[in-house]
Amino acid sequence: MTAAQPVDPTTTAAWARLTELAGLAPDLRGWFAQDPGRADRFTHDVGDLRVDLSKNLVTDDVLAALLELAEQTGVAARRDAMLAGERVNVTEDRAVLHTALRLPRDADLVVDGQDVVADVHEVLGRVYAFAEKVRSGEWTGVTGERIRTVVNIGIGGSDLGPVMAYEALAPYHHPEIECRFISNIDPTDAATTLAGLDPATTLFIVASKTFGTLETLTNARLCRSWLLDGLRSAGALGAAAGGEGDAVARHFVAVSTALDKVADFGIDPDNAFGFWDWVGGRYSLDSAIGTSLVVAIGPERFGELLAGMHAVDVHFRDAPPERNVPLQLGLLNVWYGDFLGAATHAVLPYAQLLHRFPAYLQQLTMESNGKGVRWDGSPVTAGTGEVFWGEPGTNGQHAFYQLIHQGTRLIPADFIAFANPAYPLVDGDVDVHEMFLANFFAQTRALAFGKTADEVRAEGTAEAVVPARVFSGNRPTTSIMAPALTPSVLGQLVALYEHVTFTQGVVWGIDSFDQWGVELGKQLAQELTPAVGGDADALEAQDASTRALVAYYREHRA
Ligand SMILES: O=P(O)(O)OC[C@H]1O[C@](O)(CO)[C@@H](O)[C@@H]1O
Repeated sequence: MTAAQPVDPTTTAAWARLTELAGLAPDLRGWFAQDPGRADRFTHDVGDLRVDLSKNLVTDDVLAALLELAEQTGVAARRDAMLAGERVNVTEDRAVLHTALRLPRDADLVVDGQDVVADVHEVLGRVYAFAEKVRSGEWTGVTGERIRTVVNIGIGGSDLGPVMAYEALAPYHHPEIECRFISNIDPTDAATTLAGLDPATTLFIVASKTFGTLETLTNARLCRSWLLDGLRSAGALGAAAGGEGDAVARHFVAVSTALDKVADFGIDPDNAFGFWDWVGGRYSLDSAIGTSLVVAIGPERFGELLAGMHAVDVHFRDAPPERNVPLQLGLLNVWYGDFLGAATHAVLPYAQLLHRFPAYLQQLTMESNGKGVRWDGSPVTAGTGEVFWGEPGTNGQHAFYQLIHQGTRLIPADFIAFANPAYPLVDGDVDVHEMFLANFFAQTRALAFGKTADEVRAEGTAEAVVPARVFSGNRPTTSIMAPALTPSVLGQLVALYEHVTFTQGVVWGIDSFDQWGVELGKQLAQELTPAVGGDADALEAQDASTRALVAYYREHRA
């Protein structure tokens, strides 16, 4: 079965009710003052995450109408279809089963006669065995030296998830192995990432779902040349019994769904880890795409990450709507985007280790929901896919928070913080992490409750400056806290946002698992390459602006 027709959300009774409710002025000060139970009632736990929704611009009525919207657009039914392996990725005619990647070994999921759980754990076992060999030093390069650097070559979902998680879990890294990541086709990326590395102790993981991505294959070839040139000039190529082929076999592994193309590249199929077309690139951190992370943190910790994700999957599947956190967060995003006019959504981790989390979320959310047609091909009927962005606190406070506090645009923000720091440090007798958290609490409070003109005057401010120092408040935030940034908690955060994204997609009737919007640019880049290289006919076929830009490049290149 594929999928039921999408419901037009704007025709539902819930949509009409929400439109009415959107006309009421928000009043977080008043709502908190009149309702001592508000904070409690709007706070929920999911796994180790404490999620406080109370500083959002919602009343009980709004939340009830949002939950009705979910019901009237069939979110639960589609969630169940996804979890059961139905082909909910309609435009690519595929199942969507990233949740199967974190099912425990004794779970049961058979799709099209295939035991998905057995397949997942078979590959996981191979990835774990490989990672253990690298971690223990049993896996050596051609000169017999242990591997000290693992370079992941991938882009999009084959890069952003692994690099985000590698950075986030720094305290769990193997002390003698560093991971680096090459993604951009700008040759600077390969050049600077490889700088200072010793080919004899470097292992490359070519990570590409399709094994057809221009950037990744180009970078993989650059790295192969770098490896072979380096080994040759160090006189080490002779150490490889089979010459270049043996060197590539010892220094290159691959992760892909296209194992035939991996072999064509010259990578030993024994050193390739597969996954399946039902894993979307941006949902693939927990597949073999996470191999670099498994090497860095070890199988046990990676298992904890998977267990954390699974806990949130179970919550999303089983928690009643009134306590279902991903469902409610997704609906809140629809509320802000479609009813209150928000075009963007900030994600502000108060954890330096999550500095790549907003970038990771950008692909997850925007490649998933940045769509103008629904899964039946008809145009969407509401605004979709807000822009996600963010930086770690407190850096953002000294950069763009001004606009969030006093600008004219509504920017809902998720604040994420942990009770325990990864690196506890004190400044004299001040606990620096406590100072950091005080900023987290202060910001969400300031955004919610603001500062009135009378409060500003009471501080003795000159009347002319009072307006500039007023804070309107009613700037919505969600606070997400956990005891510490462990592998499990990171997994929980990732799964949380995956299901938030899914919820929004279903309300809009979008196929959140295709990404046709990246194709045109790729196609035109291929067509343009000869023109950039000097082919006059190819240049002539371009529009006037593109012709002039290419001409500029050709005139100015050294
Ligand atoms: O893993 P691959 O096949 O190299 O694709 C990389 C990325 O390219 C995209 O297909 C498009 O940007 C992403 O969805 C994907 O994560």
